[in-house]
Amino acid sequence: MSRVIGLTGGIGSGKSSAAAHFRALGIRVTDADQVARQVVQPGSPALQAIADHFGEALIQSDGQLDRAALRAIVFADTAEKHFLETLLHPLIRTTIAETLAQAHDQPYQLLESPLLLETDQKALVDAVILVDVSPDTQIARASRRDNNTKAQVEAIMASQMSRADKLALADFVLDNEGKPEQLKQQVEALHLKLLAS
Ligand SMILES: Nc1ncnc2c1ncn2[C@@H]1O[C@H](COP(=O)(O)OP(=O)(O)OP(=O)(O)O)[C@@H](O)[C@H]1O
Repeated sequence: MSRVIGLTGGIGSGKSSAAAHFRALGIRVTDADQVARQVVQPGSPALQAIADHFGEALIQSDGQLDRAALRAIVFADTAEKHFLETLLHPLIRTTIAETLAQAHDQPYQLLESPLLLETDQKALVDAVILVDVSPDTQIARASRRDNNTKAQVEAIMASQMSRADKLALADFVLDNEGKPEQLKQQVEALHLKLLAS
């Protein structure tokens, strides 16, 4: 299996933007958010378990999970959040591990995950890249992108690991406080460093 480098950062930090630059360099990226959606797709055992516990109302008429409604429930209730995490995290981790194991011919591959350091996904990576921005920038960019209120973004930030703790765990830091072009240049430089190491 190709070496796995984790790519993480808080909400609105620029993970997806950094991942797109790595993809453009030919690097394979597994997106943990995409896996998290995949494990609750219509007809999946996990979606049925969610419906059994939280009620069938969480399944939309098109068979998809009403993610916004579920998010609202678990944000307001720690016990429900724990139930959901106990159900989904092992499943997400196993599915990610299976996907990563398929890459053999890459100099390295990336696992992009907002909760890399907060979950057992960290055991899947050999090193960690952190996309780092100030909390003010996170709030500005995340609220502009999703029409979130400042309070909604702050609530999500409060549920994620602090900036200082993440910086302490990172092997490589991409500073995304500046212009998009500066992030691209840092990715290209880090790519060369990773190829050489
Ligand atoms: N350097 C930058 N300057 C200005 N805007 C930026 C910059 N980098 C990213 N953005 C914008 O900020 C928003 C968040 O970036 P992105 O989606 O890459 O972050 P993310 O870490 O993947 O976020 P999330 O975890 O919330 O999905 C996007 O709208 C993106 O276009």
